[in-house]
Amino acid sequence: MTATGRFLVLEGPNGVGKTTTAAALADLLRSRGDRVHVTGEPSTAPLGRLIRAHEAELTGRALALAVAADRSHHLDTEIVPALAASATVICDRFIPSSLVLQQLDGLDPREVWSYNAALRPIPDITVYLITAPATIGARLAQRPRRSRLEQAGSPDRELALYQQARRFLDGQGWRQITIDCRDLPADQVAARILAHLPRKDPAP
Ligand SMILES: Nc1ncnc2c1ncn2[C@@H]1O[C@H](COP(=O)(O)OP(=O)(O)O)[C@@H](O)[C@H]1O
Ligand SMILES: Cc1cn([C@H]2C[C@H](O)[C@@H](COP(=O)(O)OP(=O)(O)O)O2)c(=O)[nH]c1=O
Repeated sequence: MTATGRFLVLEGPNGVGKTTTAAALADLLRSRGDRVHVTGEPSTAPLGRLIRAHEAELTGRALALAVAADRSHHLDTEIVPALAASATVICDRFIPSSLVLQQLDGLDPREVWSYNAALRPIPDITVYLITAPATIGARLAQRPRRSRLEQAGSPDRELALYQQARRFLDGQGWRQITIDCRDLPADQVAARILAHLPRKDPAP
């Protein structure tokens, strides 16, 4: 089956605005009559739910492998079918998150990449959201509960690691952009992303 949709990934530190931007972009695309599938990782499949439930005690290499296995299943069972049905898939976190979060968990990013390098398809575009570290810190302080890895990082460190991940994936031929969300409401962030979204392939 030919994939005719577009695969867009949203990345950035916890609290930068990925979930909010995904919803705003989905609204914008739907208002233009596009079919949209919003998803995220870890997935809602059994392995993804297990990862979320056991994030505190599932660590290091075991977590990296579990996340990569969930990602492979997510691609096969959810993302590829949605693309084949001509949807624009908006995915909250993907391989760049692993390069960052698994590094915060003590792994070398080259090892993390080895678990993810064969996964297909790669995104048509990956969008890194950035904003002021103090803004992210203030948002996280409002959250009732923070996961083990949320506590392991800091906004400054995560922002730096995402830019490192971006440089690495630029070298792998990924198409990527960074959007500074400072003083930009979510609907305007969505409009900027839309301006960079590759056009859909014509239906076969
Ligand atoms: N562009 C934006 N402008 C102002 N506030 C935002 C923006 N994007 C997100 N927020 C706010 O920041 C907080 C964290 O956003 P969220 O989408 O949950 O982040 P993430 O999914 O990256 O953890 C929420 O309270 C949300 O309303
Ligand atoms: C996507 C992803 C998640 N995780 C783990 C760490 C997170 O604490 C956990 C849940 O992801 P997270 O994005 O924090 O979930 P939520 O949507 O609930 O905010 O999954 C990784 O370790 N690597 C990854 O690549």
